[in-house]
Amino acid sequence: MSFSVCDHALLRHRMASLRDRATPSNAFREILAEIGAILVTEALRAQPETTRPVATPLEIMEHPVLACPPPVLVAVLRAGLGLLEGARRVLPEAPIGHIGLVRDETTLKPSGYLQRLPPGLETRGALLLDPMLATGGSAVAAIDQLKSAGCARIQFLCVVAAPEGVARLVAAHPDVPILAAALDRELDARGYILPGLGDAGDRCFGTEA
Ligand SMILES: O=P(O)(O)OC[C@H]1O[C@H](OP(=O)(O)OP(=O)(O)O)[C@H](O)[C@@H]1O
Ligand SMILES: O=c1cc[nH]c(=O)[nH]1
Ligand SMILES: [Mg+2]
Repeated sequence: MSFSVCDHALLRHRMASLRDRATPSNAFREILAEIGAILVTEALRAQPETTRPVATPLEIMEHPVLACPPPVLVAVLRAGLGLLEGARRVLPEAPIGHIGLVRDETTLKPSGYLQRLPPGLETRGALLLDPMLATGGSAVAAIDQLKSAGCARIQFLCVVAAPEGVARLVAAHPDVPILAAALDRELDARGYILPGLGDAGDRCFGTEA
């Protein structure tokens, strides 16, 4: 199994503001984007490299560059759009896909309402973006969809993970590495992560009651 928490002081600093109930929606979106940029940067740390000649103003050198086209960025709607904003800033050349899922608040089961995936998933692989890994039902469903579309190399990037969600995702898709900004304590009776940050989609788009 591969579950890791991104070890970065700036990330932990940003997480304090993201979790804070007093942080308004516009600031929440901006911080989520910054965290998306940090997580994608970390996820690509060990990408295969090659070299190409680069002419500086003084001489020609062989410079390291990425050996393969970047992975597809796939956002799980809605809250994944917040991470996507920052992911696009650090990987502007990556194609983008969307998977729409919403969790039934009573059964906690996800249902799908949209899938738009670009070509190239088979060769590029995907970084799947969703801030919350709670019961794990949504992540498992999104990865099922990506695999059905022919995508074999997937990394799941989230902001807050619950132990229950990590266990479920690892059991269902042991080949998918999970990178989180934080591992929290547990789920409450309504399936919310504790201490968590509340409903990421609602906080992102100002739809909380
Ligand atoms: O691990 P799970 O128990 O499946 O819960 C996690 C899901 O819940 C949230 O989405 P939500 O269903 O609230 O949709 P939203 O982003 O539109 O608010 C979150 O962004 C995940 O997709
Ligand atoms: O704590 C949680 C759990 C699921 N989805 C969220 O947005 N937050
Ligand atoms: Mg929500």
